[in-house]
Amino acid sequence: APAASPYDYIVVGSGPGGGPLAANLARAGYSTLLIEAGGDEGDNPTYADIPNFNEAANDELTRWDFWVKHSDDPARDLKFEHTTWDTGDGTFYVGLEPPEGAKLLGIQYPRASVLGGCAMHNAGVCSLPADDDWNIIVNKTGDTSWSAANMRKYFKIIEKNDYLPAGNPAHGYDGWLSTSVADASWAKNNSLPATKILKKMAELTGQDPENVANLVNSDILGEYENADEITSFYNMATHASKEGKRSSPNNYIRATLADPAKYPLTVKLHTLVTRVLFDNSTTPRAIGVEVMEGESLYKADPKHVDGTKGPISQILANREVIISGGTFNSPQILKLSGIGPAAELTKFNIPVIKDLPGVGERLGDNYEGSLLALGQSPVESGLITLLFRTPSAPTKKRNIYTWCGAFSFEGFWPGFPTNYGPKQYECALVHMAPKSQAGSVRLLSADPQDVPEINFRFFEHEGDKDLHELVEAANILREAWQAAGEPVLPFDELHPCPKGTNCTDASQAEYFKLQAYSHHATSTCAIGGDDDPMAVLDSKFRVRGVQGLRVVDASAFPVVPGAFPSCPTMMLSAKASEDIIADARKA
Ligand SMILES: Cc1cc2nc3c(=O)[nH]c(=O)nc-3n(C[C@H](O)[C@H](O)[C@H](O)COP(=O)(O)OP(=O)(O)OC[C@H]3O[C@@H](n4cnc5c(N)ncnc54)[C@H](O)[C@@H]3O)c2cc1C
Repeated sequence: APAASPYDYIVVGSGPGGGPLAANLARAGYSTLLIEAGGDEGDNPTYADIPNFNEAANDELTRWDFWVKHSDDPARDLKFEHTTWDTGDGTFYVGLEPPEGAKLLGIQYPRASVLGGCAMHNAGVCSLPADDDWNIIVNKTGDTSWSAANMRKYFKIIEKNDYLPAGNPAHGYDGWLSTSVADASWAKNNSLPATKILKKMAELTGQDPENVANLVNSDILGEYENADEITSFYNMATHASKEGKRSSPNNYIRATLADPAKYPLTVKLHTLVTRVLFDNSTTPRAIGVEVMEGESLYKADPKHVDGTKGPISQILANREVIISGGTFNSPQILKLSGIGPAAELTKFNIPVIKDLPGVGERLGDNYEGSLLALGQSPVESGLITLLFRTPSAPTKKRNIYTWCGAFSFEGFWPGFPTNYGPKQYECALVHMAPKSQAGSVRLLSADPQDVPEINFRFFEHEGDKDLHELVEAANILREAWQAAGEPVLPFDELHPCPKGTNCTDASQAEYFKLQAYSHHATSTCAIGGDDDPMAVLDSKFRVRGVQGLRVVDASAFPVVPGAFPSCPTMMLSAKASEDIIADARKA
């Protein structure tokens, strides 16, 4: 038997899944090693101050560039306006007419490799899944602890509410995750063009136009009966303090490290986990991980230098290994360790520990697009946040999360976003509950420094329906914009109906089909029922067919959780902490 390790648990990856989990295990008294490929930028204002989120997501210091596909059709993908090319002289070309000799990279999908994961470079938008997105796990697995009503408990455990008076029963006030909302008092000013737009939006979505000043303050993180069916304005919440300081797993990990006498947490930065190690039990047990130490070892890192390697070693765990590398890396790590579709592993001479066909499949993401225009003069306002249902949505549930304001956000490419100047106005659209989850993360080699192939296969199943819902949303919002009045009107639209073109529902659907983007990927190591051959995890996050191994991050969701996954993943992490600690105490 291997010598006892100093660590009970090894957690791989410090994002919303792994970061809080490692801290919780240590706080429960278990010696825990948290391994993170990136460094710690917790004190760096680019990351610590939430208004800098675009700089953070562009920053080479932490950026992992995944160059993804949106479909199996290269010709279709080449019509994506922000397709990125390597010019060979150290610069990128972004667009549809690359210079001679440029090498196609693909569609940029940024991730943050840093202590705190993507919660350190994201916009911090905090929203909760549809109740159904939790309840579906109960339906699939029979585990009632996943019910939406029970999951509220985990939100309350993590939340440190910074915007409502104490005592609101839907909220927590003693957790580690600050939540705050913006000042929405601008909506009381009836003469603002934005307020006129807001009132028209209310009228078009069945809300009271005379009550908008109150409606914009509705609590988006509140608890409501039939929440999934409510169309309403809300005040957008962020995981940040009211002073604008980012709140993320980074803070919680650092607070845990600050008391080493009490909490046995060790954090190993700049360390890439290359695979999980197993013993040779009949049902193989995860006993530790193999790591390669050094900075910028992964080839998604723009600072990676060809051929760079680091020393390799093995680290053992007495109890369990937990993989939290995120939706792209967790399935890659499992596959490199011999857990995944047998044919894919065999192709790269990886010995099969467990044939699990679902690993890396069912990749899902919300479809995002935007209605973007230039007014004749700036639209002064705060943000309008609206969750609504478009007329052809298949159920009574709301399907669109939109936020409108004087900004531009058109997806990701090196150097995003474009600043169109003070007259820019946008409604950003997140289409929730995509009907298709046909994407995949598949190995291109057995080299752990290589990046896997990521293909979202957008709109693969029932895509026309989702596209139609996006068009309906754009049409409703555009109609509301016409209420802006002087001196803003007319809006010169940039997309999906560029000024001067023949705009139809079909032309808009085509626009969204080619130009939709995403950044909420989930479900590549999904929880599922015993009868589901594509299930990777059971309801307690345990990897099926082996022992001592779990996956805890956004890849575990069987369906994309609501509009934004960061807060849902932190709730999932709180639940996993409780489940793992309960198992340890039983043992
Ligand atoms: C630009 C951008 C903006 C976003 N904005 C929002 C938003 O406003 N609101 C929202 O809710 N969501 C947002 N998201 C999505 C959200 O941040 C992610 O869904 C969430 O962070 C997922 O958490 P995770 O723990 O699954 O993975 P991640 O956050 O990706 O964390 C994984 C961690 O594991 C590490 N890791 C991976 N592989 C290895 C390895 N082999 N060895 C060691 N370490 C490894 C990585 O370095 C990383 O730190 C955004 C995402 C992006 C990219």
